[in-house]
Amino acid sequence: MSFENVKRILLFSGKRKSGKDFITDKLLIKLGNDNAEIIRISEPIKSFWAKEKNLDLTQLLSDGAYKEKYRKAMIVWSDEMRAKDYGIFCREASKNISKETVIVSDIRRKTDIQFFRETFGNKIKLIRIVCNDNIRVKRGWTFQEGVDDIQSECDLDDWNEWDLLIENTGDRDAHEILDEIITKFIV
Ligand SMILES: Nc1ncnc2c1ncn2[C@@H]1O[C@H](COP(=O)(O)OP(=O)(O)OP(=O)(O)O)[C@@H](O)[C@H]1O
Repeated sequence: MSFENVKRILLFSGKRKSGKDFITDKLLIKLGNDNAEIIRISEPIKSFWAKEKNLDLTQLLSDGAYKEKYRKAMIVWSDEMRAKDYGIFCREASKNISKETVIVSDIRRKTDIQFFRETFGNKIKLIRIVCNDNIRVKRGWTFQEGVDDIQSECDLDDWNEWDLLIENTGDRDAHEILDEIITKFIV
């Protein structure tokens, strides 16, 4: 696979309900499907899991109770797979990328960054979405043992080499946030 057309890969990270999907979905709309695409590292995990357990993939991919029900089990299983090959899901998720701007909406681990850096070098840009816990609770987050206190949620908490930090508390207009991303990385 050749990735010649790909000019930049925007890697988004953030705690649960910080707004990763909210921001990246809007960014894709603004950039347009001809110029950009979203990939999710969780997608190949969910596809495999849905097939293996005979579950509805669409519900697993959407935001809601179904996803939450299987989240813990998927984390445990995917960690076992990653222990053998840290890039397994990143590689699968990115194998068909072709647009100028690729948006990865869910990086969670230092090894995710390692994979993209080793594969795409300085095309990668690292973006962390931050949001306080009160707002996350208002968006439906509740602390869950075995989900919020483990590597998949915390591994990037001490990462400090972000190219851009975004406060997404809801006080800021989403267009302002998108403009900041576009000005910094795209125009
Ligand atoms: N700036 C914002 N203004 C209004 N609503 C927002 C904003 N950011 C996020 N939300 C809402 O908060 C909820 C959680 O956001 P989102 O699903 O994007 O979080 P996430 O980081 O992708 O979470 P998860 O890791 O659980 O998938 C959604 O209902 C979303 O619409």
